[in-house]
Amino acid sequence: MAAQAQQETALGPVHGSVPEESVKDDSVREREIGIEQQHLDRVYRRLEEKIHEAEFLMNDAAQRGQVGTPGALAERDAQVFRAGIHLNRLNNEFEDFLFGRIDLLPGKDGKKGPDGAYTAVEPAEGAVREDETGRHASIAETLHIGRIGVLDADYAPLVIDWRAPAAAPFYRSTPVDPGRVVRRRVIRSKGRRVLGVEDDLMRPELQATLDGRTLPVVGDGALMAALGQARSHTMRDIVASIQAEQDLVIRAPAASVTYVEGGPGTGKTAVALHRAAYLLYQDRRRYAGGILIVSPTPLLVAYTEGVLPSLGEEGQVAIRAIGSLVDDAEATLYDSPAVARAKGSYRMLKVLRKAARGALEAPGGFRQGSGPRRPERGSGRGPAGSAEQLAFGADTPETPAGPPVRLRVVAFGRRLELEAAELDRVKQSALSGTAPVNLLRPRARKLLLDALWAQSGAGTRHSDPELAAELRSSFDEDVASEDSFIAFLDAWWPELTPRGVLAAMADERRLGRWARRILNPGEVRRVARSLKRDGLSVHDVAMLDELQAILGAPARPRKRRDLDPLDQLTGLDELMPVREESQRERAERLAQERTEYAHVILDEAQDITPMQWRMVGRRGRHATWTVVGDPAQSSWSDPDEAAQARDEALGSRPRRRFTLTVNYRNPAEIAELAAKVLALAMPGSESPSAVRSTGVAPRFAVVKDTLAQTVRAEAAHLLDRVDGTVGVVVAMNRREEAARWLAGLGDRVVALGSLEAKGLEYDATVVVSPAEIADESPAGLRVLYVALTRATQQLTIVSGERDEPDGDGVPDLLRD
Ligand SMILES: Nc1ncnc2c1ncn2[C@@H]1O[C@H](COP(=O)(O)OP(=O)(O)OP(=O)(O)O)[C@@H](O)[C@H]1O
Repeated sequence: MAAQAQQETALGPVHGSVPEESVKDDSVREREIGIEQQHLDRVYRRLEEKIHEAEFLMNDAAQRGQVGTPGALAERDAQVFRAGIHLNRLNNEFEDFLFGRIDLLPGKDGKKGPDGAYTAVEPAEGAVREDETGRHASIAETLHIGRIGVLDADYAPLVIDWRAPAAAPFYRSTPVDPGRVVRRRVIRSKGRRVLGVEDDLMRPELQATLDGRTLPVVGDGALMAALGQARSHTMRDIVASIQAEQDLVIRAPAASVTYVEGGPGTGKTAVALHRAAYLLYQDRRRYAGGILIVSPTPLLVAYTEGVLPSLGEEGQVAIRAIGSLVDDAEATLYDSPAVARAKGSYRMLKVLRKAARGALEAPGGFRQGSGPRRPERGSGRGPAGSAEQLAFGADTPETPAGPPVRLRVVAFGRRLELEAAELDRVKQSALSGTAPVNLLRPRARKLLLDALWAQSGAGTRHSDPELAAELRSSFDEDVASEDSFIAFLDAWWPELTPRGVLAAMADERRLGRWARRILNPGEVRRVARSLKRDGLSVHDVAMLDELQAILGAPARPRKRRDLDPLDQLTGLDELMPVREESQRERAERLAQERTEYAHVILDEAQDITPMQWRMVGRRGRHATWTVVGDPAQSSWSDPDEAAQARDEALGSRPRRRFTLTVNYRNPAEIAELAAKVLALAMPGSESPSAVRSTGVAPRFAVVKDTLAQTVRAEAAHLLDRVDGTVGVVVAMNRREEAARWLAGLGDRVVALGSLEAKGLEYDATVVVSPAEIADESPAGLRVLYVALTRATQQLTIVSGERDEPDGDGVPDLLRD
């Protein structure tokens, strides 16, 4: 067996021991594969029967529909629905449909624990017999584990769903705490063919028999087999080799916040994805509200999004990059560290609040949706009405529109006029309300009408309050229906959109006013400049979301239905709702409803800025949470501020904390090198222990002719040495040139910026200039730590002059 595989986890060795002789015996292996093949054949025969049953049900249902009674129709619909789901699942040809087996001693599992697993799984008394030749036992029960459960015609389990309590011992059993499990087997299959088996012996001290024959043990253990496989551009599920400490997290009850920490490669992302599948299985109704998985980058979304479908789950789960959480917005740009710091911190919240109100009062105003951004509804809406009635600044794309400075209307045969000072007073009074700005518009309208009414003097004409009220109401109706008034209101109190306000902030002078004493002048200049670019950054998206909350969805005027004369006659119109939802309102409402989820899983949580915590928090106000991260990999410069934001988002919900301790990704040789940077980045923190070693030390190269040539040659060298992927990690400002350096080397190699490497992994990586990556930002050392921990097999470091390499090419930052 692979000696380096014996790695202790919190719950014991990662996998059990395997006797040397049976590993080598091919005939034993073939026989065991044959046994599993027979079982798989039985499973598929049963699945075929079930598919026929489902098809029969569908046909039967279709015929029922022709009967036509309401009861028959409802029954048909329910039947078609159930049969359709069933067919869908069965027709889904999973690779490794059946992947596990446990052979158990006699005994009974205890009660179901809070995490759905059985407690007290000790063998029955007398299960183990002792004599002078050793300790003996017979296998009493064999369970097969798969992606979904399958029962035979007598309802006996042929395959147990991996998420069912009965499957927990497959994951939880270790040689230190084996429970009833003697042998754990991982079965590798493709389609209907069994390709191989890998066994872990949980009770090596026992001489166990199955049906009177010695229990054979085959292979090097499933975990090593899984870890040794070449990596592709997409993540695989780990359902066949989940380890005990990971299983505890996956099955943790979802009552509150499950907090998972662990170093690079400890399986945090894998565990988070499997947890989503587990939660859906446990309580599908509860999670009908959806599970949201938030990833740091679109690259990580693309890398991981195949895992849930492979586990048979996708419909209810949304995997979104943090830069795509707002509908219609997709971040494509990166901000410099200084700009990111300003945009992501709590300080920006204050600026946005001022900007939202300031955008209305802005002398000179602004055109919503102008500039590079895509205009939204309501944006760029210019004032209507005649120039005589409305006086406001020029409205051309070159010169920003100003708010109107005078309102003129004709009411009760009199010309009424509100001048700039009066308009300003009304606006300030309306803005003193605390509601979101767009929702204050009706209040502003009412205050305008009050001011005009006062000026008209009509209020003094009648002393009878009833007559006065009637007069006032017809005054309001007259004025408010005048085109000039409507156009004035649209221009003077426009419906603000988040993109419009963000575009307004691109004006440095204006931003300077709104950010006075909050951002320093350098920050104002840089933030304004960054907002002028074509496209959005990941931090802009959190700002848009915040603005949406500050501005509020505008109140829509109630639309009266055209009255049906018959309804009027019968009085039916009184009973009917006056207001009909328009298409747009409905779409908006549904979009809003979708932004709240029943469970939120946040991956790489250590990078979430305060503004992003607020954005994600809004999507999980009533949710349970799984928060996954590693402080040592944080690229955010102010962890204390982020912790405060996190606590606000999660509120007072109780938290359960788990720590994953074993690094399944990096061989020990790479993990040791990365640990040197960790010691600099976060002195005193522990790195996870690597589960295996390859005997291949990291390679150090120095620039010979040009950086481009050196990196290209090193990447080509690694492509020759590994079967799978090679990632070349460079400082963010070199991303584009690095892609050019690698042109023509094929699609197994990719160039990526340091911040993009988060969460990803490659068979081999080239890390280009540790010093450049470390100097990029205040969190640069932690970003370098991320870059160094991406390889599953080989790592090459390329040093430039700035890295001050020694005679062996080892850069300053990686020396002892
Ligand atoms: N139990 C396991 N069996 C097989 N492979 C595993 C297991 N646990 C983790 N892995 C593999 O280890 C690698 C690292 O896992 P993952 O990306 O989930 O780690 P992580 O903790 O999220 O890492 P990082 O913090 O660096 O993003 C993946 O290839 C994953 O499939």
